[in-house]
Amino acid sequence: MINNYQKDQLNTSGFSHQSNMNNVSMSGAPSNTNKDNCKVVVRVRPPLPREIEDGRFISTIQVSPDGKKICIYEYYNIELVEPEQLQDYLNNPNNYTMHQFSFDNVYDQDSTQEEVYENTAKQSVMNVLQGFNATIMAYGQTGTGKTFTMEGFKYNSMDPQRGIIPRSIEEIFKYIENCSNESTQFMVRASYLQIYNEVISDLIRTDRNNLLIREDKKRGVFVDGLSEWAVRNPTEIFSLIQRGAQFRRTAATKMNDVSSRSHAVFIIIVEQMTFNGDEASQHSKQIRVGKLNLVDLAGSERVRVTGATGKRLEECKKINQSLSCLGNVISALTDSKSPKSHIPYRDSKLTRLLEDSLGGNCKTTMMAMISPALEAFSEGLSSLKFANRAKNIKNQPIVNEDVDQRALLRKYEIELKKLKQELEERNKMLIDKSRLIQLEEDKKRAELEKKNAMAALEKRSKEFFQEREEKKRLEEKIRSINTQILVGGQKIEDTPQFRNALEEQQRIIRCQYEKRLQDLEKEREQITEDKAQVDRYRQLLLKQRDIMIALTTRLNERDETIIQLQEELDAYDRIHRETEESLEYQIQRNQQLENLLIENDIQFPRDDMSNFKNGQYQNLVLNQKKSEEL
Ligand SMILES: Nc1ncnc2c1ncn2[C@@H]1O[C@H](COP(=O)(O)OP(=O)(O)OP(=O)(O)O)[C@@H](O)[C@H]1O
Repeated sequence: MINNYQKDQLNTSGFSHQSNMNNVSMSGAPSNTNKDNCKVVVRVRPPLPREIEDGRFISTIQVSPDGKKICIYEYYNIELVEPEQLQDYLNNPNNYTMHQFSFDNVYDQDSTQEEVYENTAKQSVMNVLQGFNATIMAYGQTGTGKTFTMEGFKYNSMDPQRGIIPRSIEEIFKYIENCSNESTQFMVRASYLQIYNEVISDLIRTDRNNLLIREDKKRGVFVDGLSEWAVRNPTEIFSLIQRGAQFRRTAATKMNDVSSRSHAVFIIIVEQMTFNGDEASQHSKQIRVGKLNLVDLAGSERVRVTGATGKRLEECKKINQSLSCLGNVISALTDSKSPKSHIPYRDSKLTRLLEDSLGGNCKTTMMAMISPALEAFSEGLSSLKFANRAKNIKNQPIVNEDVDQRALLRKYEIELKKLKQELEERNKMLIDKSRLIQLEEDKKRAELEKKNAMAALEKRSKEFFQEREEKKRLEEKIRSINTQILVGGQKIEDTPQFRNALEEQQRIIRCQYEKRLQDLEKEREQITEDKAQVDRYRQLLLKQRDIMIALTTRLNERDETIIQLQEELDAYDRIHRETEESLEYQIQRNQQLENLLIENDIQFPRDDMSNFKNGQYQNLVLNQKKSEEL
């Protein structure tokens, strides 16, 4: 019988196999109930040049034409078959067992990055834009294409090989750009971390190492101290990824030239705030916060195959250990007999970090990567079994509405309002200050004017006295001349003409003199009035200056109070952090105690373990020792 899936058969070297349905081991279809919340897909990578170069490549994988089923062939003793008998061997159904699995999608070796994104990852991105948490996780043996699928080669929007991460970012910003609702605001933040040898590090702020995972009722599980970067366009976010990728642990191994030695998680948080009508009211704003975790796990390895030694061996052990913890969590979650309270999330940093994605508030997509090569059969089968189990994970995703007002967008809005108010106040003060300077200048000008007026008055008075003296001198001179002139035998001063002329002359001079006096008096009054005005003005300025000084003092006092409050807040944060660390330590210690009790076969009430104090434990151990001695 010709294999059902012959169309998709991976047959690079010309060897092919026929299927015998009697040999098929079947695994169930994905459960419909949980369909949208937990999706599982498989991607088969094409054979690599090193796998086909000797011309003996044999594929163990077949994908059904509808892209929903995958078969993996288990050949018996194929390594003993001579090359010339290989085709006959493959055609004989008695030589193999076919393991068949079905998933939400199975991508064969010809699938493109675009197909994988459009049919699988895009939905997660859309969920995030609706306010859900979503995780896309690439799992599989080393060198099966996890990094290729998640990242691709370049972050260039024209490169068809770009993977899920760049495409998701482009999708998010495209959505924001096309959002026609003008009353919706967005904020996009990104973080990038790695777990290497069970140590969590920030891949962007590389000075932040050994970060702790914390949990809080409102935020769920989060990495304390992980930097978050507000980004405004894909270019900004790509430069963050490129920066982080430089610091990700990679190494050349026998199986992969650039093998990721750490689990990497790229996190994108999208907050959107929509105003409904009345902009002033907080209640009229709807805030949604979606979080996308893009997880590129380190690949599992068989030390025997990869030949790892030294540092690589240590890394390999840690990678395998954390992946086995992931397997345990999935087993516990999908085992109907296992109680939900005993899911071993805390056994590794990876499972603790992904707690929400595994059975919590998240829409999760698990992508299992498979190599078609014969040498990778057992890892391929175990990845498919792992993926098959993951189909039964039950998540409970909810739209994250910002009911407790934690969203950064809302915080920024409030902060912005406060800053605007403060700016206004400061502006007002600046205006007051410039008014003060203006007043000072006015005062100076008034004082100068007063000084000028006084000088003018003095000058006028001097002129007045000089003129009076001059007039006296002139009268005296006239009199002396008159005494010497005689008219018709009479002294001229005794003639009536002279007297008339003299009187007329005296009248004119008197008039001029009186007018001059009046003018001077007016000028004097004006100057006195100006002086009084300047004095009043000066008093007013002094008062205003005092008010400004008092205001500045109050402002300085307020600044000091703010600094003091900030210090108190910092101290409170420090204490809070220390308390949480000590709690974490206590929990670990309790766990150790519990293990010790189990090892010593001591019965204890499990629910009380959290209350189990050091003293009580030591008493128990002492009692145990005593009873052993007896
Ligand atoms: N679908 C694919 N098409 C073309 N090449 C691929 C595909 N998948 C993987 N490759 C190639 O296979 C090699 C290994 O891929 P990749 O580094 O992504 O594997 P990995 O699973 O991330 O490995 P590790 O766990 O060691 O980091 C790379 O050279 C990659 O380009």
